[in-house]
Amino acid sequence: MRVYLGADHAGFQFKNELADHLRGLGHEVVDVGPHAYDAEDDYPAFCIEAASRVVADHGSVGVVIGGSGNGEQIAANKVPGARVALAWSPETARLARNHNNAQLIGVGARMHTTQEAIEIVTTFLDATFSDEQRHSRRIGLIAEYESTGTPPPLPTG
Ligand SMILES: O=C(CO)[C@H](O)[C@H](O)COP(=O)(O)O
Repeated sequence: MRVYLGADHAGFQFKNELADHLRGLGHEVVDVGPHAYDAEDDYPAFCIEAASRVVADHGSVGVVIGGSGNGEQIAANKVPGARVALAWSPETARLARNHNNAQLIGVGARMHTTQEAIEIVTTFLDATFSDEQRHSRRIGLIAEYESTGTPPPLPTG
């Protein structure tokens, strides 16, 4: 599987460890940066780049990594077509794929041990979309709003 990684200084070390681990598992890793540690860097450029590449590369996935993963997820979700979930446990990582068909997850490197964070990512990579109609319908409603700007109608009653 091709896996795009983006981070900031808070996720830099974990990103590099994760890249080595995923390559060891046979994945093709594309590290969009940062490629050097800079304690003052800003996550949006790296996360938007990672998400843009994933959206353009159907079937690929991505991981954006920071201290909490929150801002990284927010930035990556601004890329049209990107579905980015904050994964903070193996179960939320699995559901990100199973229910939300997320192509990327945000991970907070300051929130987990390296081993825990690796398990979160590998659970995400191993999971698949359920293809259940209700999940597809909900994803479709979000996509429709993204493309038209018109929100889905609120149910009446
Ligand atoms: O998680 C993050 C954004 O959601 C960033 O990694 C975090 O805010 C960086 O913090 P600092 O600049 O204080 O190291």
